[in-house]
Amino acid sequence: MAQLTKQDLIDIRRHLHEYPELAMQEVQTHQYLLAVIQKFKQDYLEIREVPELPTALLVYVTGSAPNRTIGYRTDIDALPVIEQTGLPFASKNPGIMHACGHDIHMTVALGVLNWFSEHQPKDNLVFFFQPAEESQNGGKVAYEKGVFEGKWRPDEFYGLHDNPNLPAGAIGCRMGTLFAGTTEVNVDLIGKSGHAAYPQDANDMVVAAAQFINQVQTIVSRSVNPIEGGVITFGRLDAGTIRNVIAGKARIEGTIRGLTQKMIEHIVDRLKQVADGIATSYGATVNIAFNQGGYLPVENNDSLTRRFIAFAKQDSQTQFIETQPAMTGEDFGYLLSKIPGTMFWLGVDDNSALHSATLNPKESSISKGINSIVRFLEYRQTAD
Ligand SMILES: CC(=O)N[C@@H](CCC[C@H](N)C(=O)O)C(=O)O
Repeated sequence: MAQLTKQDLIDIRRHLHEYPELAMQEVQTHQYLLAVIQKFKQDYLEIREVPELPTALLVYVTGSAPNRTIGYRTDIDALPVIEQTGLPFASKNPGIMHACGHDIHMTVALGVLNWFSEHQPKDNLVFFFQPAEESQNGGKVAYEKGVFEGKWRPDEFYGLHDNPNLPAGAIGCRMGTLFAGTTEVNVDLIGKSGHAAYPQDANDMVVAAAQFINQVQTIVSRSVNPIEGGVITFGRLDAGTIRNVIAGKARIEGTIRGLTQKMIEHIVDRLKQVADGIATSYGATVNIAFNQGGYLPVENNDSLTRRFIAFAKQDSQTQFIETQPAMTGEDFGYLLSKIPGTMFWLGVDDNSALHSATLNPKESSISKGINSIVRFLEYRQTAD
């Protein structure tokens, strides 16, 4: 296959969009990516499957006179969201949607890889098609399983996330922290079920859960420095079976966000205190569990990011926008804690937010993004 055309790229993106898969279940996605890459000119490419992480895929591009190995990562998983875009290429996998734009991410990565399969780079390149960004921290799992050992370890790592608030194809970035660190929180409240008519004989966990959620709302408003900020969102609440049985159990699932580890730890401590208080005042057992996994704050490396931003500002074909830190999370934060690099935004100009059932990124962002990234990687290879 020669250079992919704009239409090829749109066809690829639409196929990926039609068949989204959840974290660690990206079997068809993996097969499709492999089939596309196998059609590229193979002269400089080495494709690597990873038995310990079967839906991951790596591709090594051998440079002509390498000074370094540059990594480029894309995530490949989707979300449990029921698509409501009405698009002709809407998800065919019920209840699953590329509502975070990873279909765009993958297509851009394929476009960049396709370019370098036709135009041998000077430096070596490693492309990492990563499972499980939305949950189960695929980046951390890959690192811990030794995926980046030997020649597969990049000296520096780059990756993007799409951004509906930026113009299609624009590149957004900043020095320092780009994304928050996140920690999942699960709360189990255990009381006593009973007849709706006899509350005095039961211990109602719907009431306790409601009180817990309300009290937690004061953590960010009263215990967090407003200049630093933080987020606690409970996206799931499960309690009871029917209107006339008092619920003896409730389960609350949420996510905590902060731009520093210190802030995340502070919020975790306050949540534990609120949970203890609810346990005491309601005579309930309240078990609270936290899991950060690999979702560390995304810290851009100083010198690499300064160079990246300098390139993007002066490149006549790149529209650069300096952005604020965002409270979205990304397990690329873990990889950047091990390997220096830069995460940046790719604008996809849409009225719907990330994770929304109507997200519809502008497809013109794909070829613009590929062009800027190829130009950056070529520029990077001429520098020290
Ligand atoms: C870009 C994006 O939306 N990432 C996700 C990452 C999820 C992190 C983790 N599972 C959690 O919810 O804490 C996000 O929700 O920001």
